[in-house]
Amino acid sequence: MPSLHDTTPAMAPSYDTPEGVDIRGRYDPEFAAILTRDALAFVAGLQREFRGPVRYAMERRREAQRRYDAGELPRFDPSTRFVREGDWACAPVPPAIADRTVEITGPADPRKMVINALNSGAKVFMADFEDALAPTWENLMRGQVNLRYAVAGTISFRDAARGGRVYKLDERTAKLFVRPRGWHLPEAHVLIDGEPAIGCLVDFGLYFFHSHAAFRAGQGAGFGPFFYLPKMEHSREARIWNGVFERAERVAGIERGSIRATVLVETLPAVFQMDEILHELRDHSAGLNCGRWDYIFSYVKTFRAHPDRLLPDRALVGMAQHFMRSYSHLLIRTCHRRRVHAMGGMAAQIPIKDDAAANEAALELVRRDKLREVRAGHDGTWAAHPGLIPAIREVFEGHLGGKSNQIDAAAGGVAVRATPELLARVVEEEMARVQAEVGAERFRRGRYAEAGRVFIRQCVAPELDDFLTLDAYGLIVVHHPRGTPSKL
Ligand SMILES: CC(=O)SCCNC(=O)CCNC(=O)[C@H](O)C(C)(C)COP(=O)(O)OP(=O)(O)OC[C@H]1O[C@@H](n2cnc3c(N)ncnc32)[C@H](O)[C@@H]1OP(=O)(O)O
Ligand SMILES: O=CC(=O)O
Ligand SMILES: [Mg+2]
Repeated sequence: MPSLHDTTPAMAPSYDTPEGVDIRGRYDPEFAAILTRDALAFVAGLQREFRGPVRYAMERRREAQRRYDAGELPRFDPSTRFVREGDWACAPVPPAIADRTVEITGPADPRKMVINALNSGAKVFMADFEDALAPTWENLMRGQVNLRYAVAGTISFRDAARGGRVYKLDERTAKLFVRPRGWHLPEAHVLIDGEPAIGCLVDFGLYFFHSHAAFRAGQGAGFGPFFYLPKMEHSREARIWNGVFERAERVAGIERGSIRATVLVETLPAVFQMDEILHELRDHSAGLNCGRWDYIFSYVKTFRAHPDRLLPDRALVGMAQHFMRSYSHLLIRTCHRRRVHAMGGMAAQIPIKDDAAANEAALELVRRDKLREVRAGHDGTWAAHPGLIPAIREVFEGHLGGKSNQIDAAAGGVAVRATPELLARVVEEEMARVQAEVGAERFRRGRYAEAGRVFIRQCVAPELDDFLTLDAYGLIVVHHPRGTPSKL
């Protein structure tokens, strides 16, 4: 206790940090409840184990870009063909997130928006530390505080600007997914061994440390927490995330495969790595998402030295364009083959206040965009604003007819794998049907069986013949040596 005459200046409060960790951000008692010594030690452990692989992955990104600048195009990696062609599936979808038809996105702060998003009627809320949040110290730390209260179910907010209206959680809320920053962003306010921490490990680590137990006991029904992973360019980056998840599960003493994550396929190089990304995360996967806006940006950036790849004005680059449609169809096919959700992306429109006609026009664009997505096979999609949720739900629920998703649908060639054996069986069945229809005699004279064999041969030939008739011609040639008259 300082005496009345003590002239020593009072010590400013500061964070209690473990060895090698230094916090440079403003002190706040609420933040201190997040930045505990144990939580920081957990984050430091992640940083120390994964900083080498992350540095290497970032260098490989730069090296790939140098190759694209020299004229190379992104492509499927021949060395991972066995992954693309192999028959494997991701771990079964946790029941708590089987239905993801509408997901709302928004920043992890302000608190009012977090509560509104959780109460919005969406199936999932993706709380964002990435695209939707400027990564200032205050935003990030308030976001962490909000999420902790949200998972605990105690989050509330009194809005003075709204006459003291109190916001708190409804009985039923959206399931929480958290999107940490991309691998590229440092966190300059947290130094570990003298260097800035990797931003996403801070976001992931603090949230996981404080909320995994409450999340699994509540929202996740035995699974979780759930994440969205942004801006990856290669499956080696997914491998790092998988390592992060395994370490977190080990440290927390929870089952391997509890944590689940949806990867945003939002860079051009990642489009050629979808199977590989899912394979790396197969015990922790919750599917893929078409992050269309970053994807367009990545296309422009990847092809910056390719004048023949210049895109037109942004407004003209929509999901109906051929290259965008191909990207979403490949994502859907890949996800369903691996038994996980194929999530759609963000329509740019939000409700327009005070102009009913413009508002209806915007809503109509959203409806059309979402109808295209659900017809193509997407299992769910994003809304940026609560006002869009009823219209999007109507489109998705109307199309799904009571099912939670389309993972089991034949859409995208998912349930059936085309093989030469399957083809032979189908042709045999068809031949039996034709024979029953035309009768045995006509079947023999019509040479249907030979036609079936030609058809199969043409279908499975490594190289397509120029013309079907070249192959079939040999079957109709009848030689009459030295012009003997025909007996026919
Ligand atoms: C490329 C990508 O990554 S897309 C994903 C990242 N981007 C996003 O997630 C954008 C999310 N959306 C938003 O941030 C907001 O909707 C904005 C900024 C576009 C518009 O927000 P506002 O100007 O507040 O909209 P508006 O005034 O119409 O809000 C009406 C109410 O809806 C709430 N609201 C609006 N958007 C959201 C949201 N995404 N989540 C939760 N609540 C929301 C507001 O809090 C407000 O609540 P109140 O009536 O209780 O005060
Ligand atoms: O994160 C989403 C996107 O479209 O970018
Ligand atoms: Mg994005």
